[in-house]
Formats: sequence, structure tokens, C-alpha cells
Amino acid sequence: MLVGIIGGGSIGLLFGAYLGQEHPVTLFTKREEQAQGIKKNGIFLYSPEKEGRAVQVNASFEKESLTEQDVIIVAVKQYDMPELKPLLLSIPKHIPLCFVQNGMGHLDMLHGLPHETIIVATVEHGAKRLDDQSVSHNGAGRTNLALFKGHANLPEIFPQCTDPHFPVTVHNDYYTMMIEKLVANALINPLTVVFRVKNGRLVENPYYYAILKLMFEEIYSIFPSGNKEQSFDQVLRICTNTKNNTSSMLSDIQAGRKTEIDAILGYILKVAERKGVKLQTVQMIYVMVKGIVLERS
Ligand SMILES: NC(=O)C1=CN([C@@H]2O[C@H](COP(=O)(O)OP(=O)(O)OC[C@H]3O[C@@H](n4cnc5c(N)ncnc54)[C@H](OP(=O)(O)O)[C@@H]3O)[C@@H](O)[C@H]2O)C=CC1
Ligand SMILES: CC(C)(CO)C(=O)C(=O)O
Repeated sequence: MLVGIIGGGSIGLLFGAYLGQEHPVTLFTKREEQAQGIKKNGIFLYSPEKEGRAVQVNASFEKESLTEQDVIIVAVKQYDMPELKPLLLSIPKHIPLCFVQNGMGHLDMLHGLPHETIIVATVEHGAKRLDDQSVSHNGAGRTNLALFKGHANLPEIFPQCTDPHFPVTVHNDYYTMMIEKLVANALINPLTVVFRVKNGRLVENPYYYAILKLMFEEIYSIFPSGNKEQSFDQVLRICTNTKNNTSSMLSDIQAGRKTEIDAILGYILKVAERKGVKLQTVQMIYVMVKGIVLERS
């Protein structure tokens, strides 16, 4: 299966390295020098259990060969999606597109795409790009997939990977799947920014944990999906599995990039407002992240 990946950041490189072991992968990058480096040397995959190894993949700065792919995984940040839209519209409608973004902010845009099959994914791995060709797999989780649009059989159109460190699970209900991950990101990402810590410290430090729990109570009152205890356990599981990772939002802050705060906490606050509910802790953490961003800019 010919796999195209748009975006050579933490997740694009991680997916490229795992899927590239079993499929011809082409990574479509924003910068020419990144594509050249990957074409020459491959992607270096590091993980705590294994020594770094290179996986050969193709890479391209030009986007013409997007039209030759069997499936395309879009691994740019949610805030880069509007700029990417013209490119996505130029991809033939029969090619399935898969979106891995955290938060819910991109879903409106997906409604406007003409493609017959659109997949959404929630990624529970912790990954951090070390440089243009290297990624550290800082916490093995799983990738959850669900159909957002279309009738395809997901295991047939999404590339299989037999590596036990890269499991993929298929879900029937995309909305529930995404809300579950939204809750985890709403707690982990902003709190790691405010406290400047890796994910694991949020459960290891009892004071950070107390805020995590307080925020969870507020968010669960807005999205009471499934059993409350199980829902909180799922957040703790993701936090623990990715304990050595720097969250994507803290990475954004450290690199002086925009953050996905509006697609994550901003979305939750809007839903709460529509329901006439005030989420005091969530509101405070949202404002704190916005303030930190302003200070860096
Ligand atoms: N990192 C993590 O552990 C996890 C991240 N996620 C989610 O996955 C998504 C991707 O995150 P992550 O990989 O961390 O983000 P990164 O910022 O590491 O990577 C985003 C990449 O997209 C590239 N890009 C931006 N615009 C374009 C474009 N027009 N064409 C081609 N490439 C483009 C950037 O290029 P350039 O390098 O030039 O800036 C960058 O390489 C996010 O929504 C995040 O929330 C989900 C789970 C875990
Ligand atoms: C899974 C987790 C929490 C990994 O850090 C993530 O989604 C992110 O950083 O955006």
C-alpha cells in the first residue's frame, strides 16, 4: 500500500518510521532540506527499549505525487490545517484521507472536504522530533481509528503494521473516540505547559495530580461519556504510558510555535458556555496558557 504522510514533525516521523518498515511511505514535508535529508538517510527511530535505527522512506517537498498514494495521513498541527486546505482539495476524491490532530477544532473543516473516505485518528503515543530526520518514541500507546465519512472497511484501507510497539484499534463511533482523547489532552497538554513538566509528573506530583483531578471533574460534567472512573483511568493511563514525553503543547511553547489550546480547551469552554455552565479551573488554566503564549511571542 502506498502511504503518503503530510508533515514531518513528531507524529509524521513516528508514523513514517513504523509504517515505513512494511509499506512504501512518502513523507511530504514543508521544507525542501528536510525532504532531501530523509531521502538520503531515512528516518532515525529512537525508543527507550531499542537503539536508534534508520528506516528507509521516500520524502518529497513537491506535492505532485500525493495523487499516486493509496492513503494519505495528515500529520500537521490543527492550526496549520486552514493553510493546507487548498492542497487537500487538489487530492483526488477517491484517495482516503486520515487526520491525526488532537482536539475537535478541525472537524468543521473536514465537513467541507469532498473526499469519499475520511478517517479520524486519536494517537496515544508520546513522540518528540529530535531533529529533521529523527524521532524519539517516548511512550508506546495505540492509534485509534474511526470513519468520519464514507463506508470503507478500515482495516482494508489503513496500512497494517505488525510491530507490537505500534498497535492500531478500530472504533465504530468517531465522536466518542475523539471526546475521550479530547478529555486526556485537555488535562495533560495545558497542565504540562503551566507546570513545565513531562507528562508523568502530573500523576507523580500529588499537587499537580490534585489540579488534574479538579479539571477532570469539571470537564466530565460537560462530556459525561461512559463510566466516570474508567474515563479518569484512561487519562491516567495515557499520562503514565507517555510519562517521559514532552507534550505536543509544551513542545510548541518551547519551540516558540502557536499552540492547539483553542482546539482543545477553547472548544470545551465554548461547549460549556452553550450549556450555560462555568468551568472555573478550566477557564483559569486556559487563560494561563494564553498568557504564557503571549509572553513568548
Ligand atoms: N507529539 C505527540 O506526542 C502527539 C501529537 N499529536 C497530534 O498530532 C498532530 C501533529 O503533532 P506533532 O507531530 O507533534 O506536531 P509537529 O509540530 O511536531 O509537526 C507538525 C509538522 O507539520 C509540518 N507542516 C506544517 N504545515 C505544513 C504544510 N503545509 N505541508 C507540509 N508539512 C507541514 C511542520 O513543518 P515544519 O517542520 O517545517 O514546521 C511540522 O513538521 C497535532 O495535532 C498533535 O496534537 C497527537 C498525539 C501525540
Ligand atoms: C498522547 C499525548 C498526551 C502525548 O504527549 C499527546 O497527545 C500530546 O502530546 O499531544
